[in-house]
Amino acid sequence: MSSEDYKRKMTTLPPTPEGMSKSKWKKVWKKQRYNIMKEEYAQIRKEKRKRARENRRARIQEYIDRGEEIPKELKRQPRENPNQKDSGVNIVLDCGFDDLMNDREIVSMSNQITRAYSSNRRENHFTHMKVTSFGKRLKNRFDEEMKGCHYEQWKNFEFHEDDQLIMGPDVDKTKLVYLTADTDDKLETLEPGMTYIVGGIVDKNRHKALCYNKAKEMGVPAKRLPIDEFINISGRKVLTTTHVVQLMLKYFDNHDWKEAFEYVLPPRKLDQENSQDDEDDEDEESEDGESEEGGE
Ligand SMILES: C[S@@+](CC[C@H](N)C(=O)[O-])C[C@H]1O[C@@H](n2cnc3c(N)ncnc32)[C@H](O)[C@@H]1O
Repeated sequence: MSSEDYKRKMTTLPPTPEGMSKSKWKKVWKKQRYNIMKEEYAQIRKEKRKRARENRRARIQEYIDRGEEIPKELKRQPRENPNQKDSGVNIVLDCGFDDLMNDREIVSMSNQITRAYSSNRRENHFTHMKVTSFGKRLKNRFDEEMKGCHYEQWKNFEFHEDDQLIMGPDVDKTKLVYLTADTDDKLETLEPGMTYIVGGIVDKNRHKALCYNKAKEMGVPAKRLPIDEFINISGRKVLTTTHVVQLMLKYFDNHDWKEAFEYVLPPRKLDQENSQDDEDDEDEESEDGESEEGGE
């Protein structure tokens, strides 16, 4: 079968089984199709990573052949930074939104968690990271499809199935801040001893002000990153969970948000003309194979 025929076959809804409504069948078929194509996507991602690796090696070789220094962006940071300092800050990735994500978004979220872990090992400062409400499909993905990453042993990274760390009766709410793009209240600094909560959700902002409302219900302050103040970013200012974590980690270097934004956000995001919603890139990011970082 040609790839065109295959594509057509996979996008054409087969006849509705007897006794099932068309809308129900559409949902069932979508799920079946996802499972069928999952392996193919994995193969495509693998090839994409291989091409990217080869491309990078070829570019490095060109610099070596010319006797020039290899540019910073082509150099790979070591996976672990032996000189890391403790920032004294806790970051909670609140993953209590499993039901609000589709399967693809769950994959993206799991990849974002592995990237957060990698960054927390690589940067000059580490934080104490905790994933709360880690259950359902997200946990299942780590337990089944990402078995090899041994997440239970990650350093400075804990997984909690419940939300007692942020919702429990003994929690000191004065030490919590919920980060959200949906407030005018600006986060000025990151203070040791504080816990900053980041929503662990990929939703293309379908669920407006979700974390802002959760913060209000919890009775903890909601704050936004100081994006406008430092970066000429247009459009919505909703960033991915990983970018928010990486920005915080980079901030500790010189307590300089501008520097952190310029280091972490891709140039296209900083370009006023071409800026897009950060979340538009999430699928792309999740397919970049960065999840392999977690497989250590
Ligand atoms: C993809 S966003 C989730 C968007 C979701 N619709 C919501 O209502 O929060 C992932 C998380 O990153 C954090 N975040 C994203 N952009 C932010 C910003 N500009 N300032 C502070 N936190 C932000 C929030 O914690 C957010 O829950």
